[in-house]
Amino acid sequence: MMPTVSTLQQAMDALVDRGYAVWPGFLDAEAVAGLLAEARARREAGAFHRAGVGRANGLAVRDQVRGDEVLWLDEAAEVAAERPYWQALQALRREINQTLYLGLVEGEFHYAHYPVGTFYRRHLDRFRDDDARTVSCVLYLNQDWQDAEGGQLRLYLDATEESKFLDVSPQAGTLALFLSDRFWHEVLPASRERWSVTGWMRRRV
Ligand SMILES: O=C(O)CCC(=O)C(=O)O
Ligand SMILES: [Fe+2]
Repeated sequence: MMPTVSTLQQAMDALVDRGYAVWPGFLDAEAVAGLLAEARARREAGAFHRAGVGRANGLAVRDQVRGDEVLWLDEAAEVAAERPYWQALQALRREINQTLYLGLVEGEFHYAHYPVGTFYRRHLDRFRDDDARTVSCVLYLNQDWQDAEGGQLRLYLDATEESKFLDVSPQAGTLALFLSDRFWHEVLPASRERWSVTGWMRRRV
């Protein structure tokens, strides 16, 4: 059984105890459907671009590493469909700051679309030249996802032991939350397109 949480307090306890939390129902079905429709419309309008690997000068598109397409969110744009997401995230950040004293001041968030068969190889969400990313949070937008469709987030629970991992199903409304500098993870290929909003809460450095 996957250990899951259902309240903000439980999520904080899990984050303190284990460094990660899986929260089904973080966002309700209507809000998730709104985000998915928004993401689809913007992708159809050509606003998504292939995600790169690395940063700035080192940025490159590498199919063997990751195959997703992304669109960065702009909180200031006040898109109606994104409002419930921002509200839930703000409450989460406030609580994390009060509980873990991480001093999270800002964030960066993008929609992600994984076409059928694409993946994101095992990695850590920290760049060599930027250690501000502190908490990774991925919200999934896929209705009725079946395990057999693949596409799990594989979270490695021990950096030195590859056999110890937790597979998170990218189910609509589920939020996966983990400390960015501690957990290696990967996205497994899926037989169905896979949608999400991925974010990083950042601390001041
Ligand atoms: O979509 C996921 O489950 C994880 C995505 C991810 O690891 C990333 O974008 O850095
Ligand atoms: Fe990641």
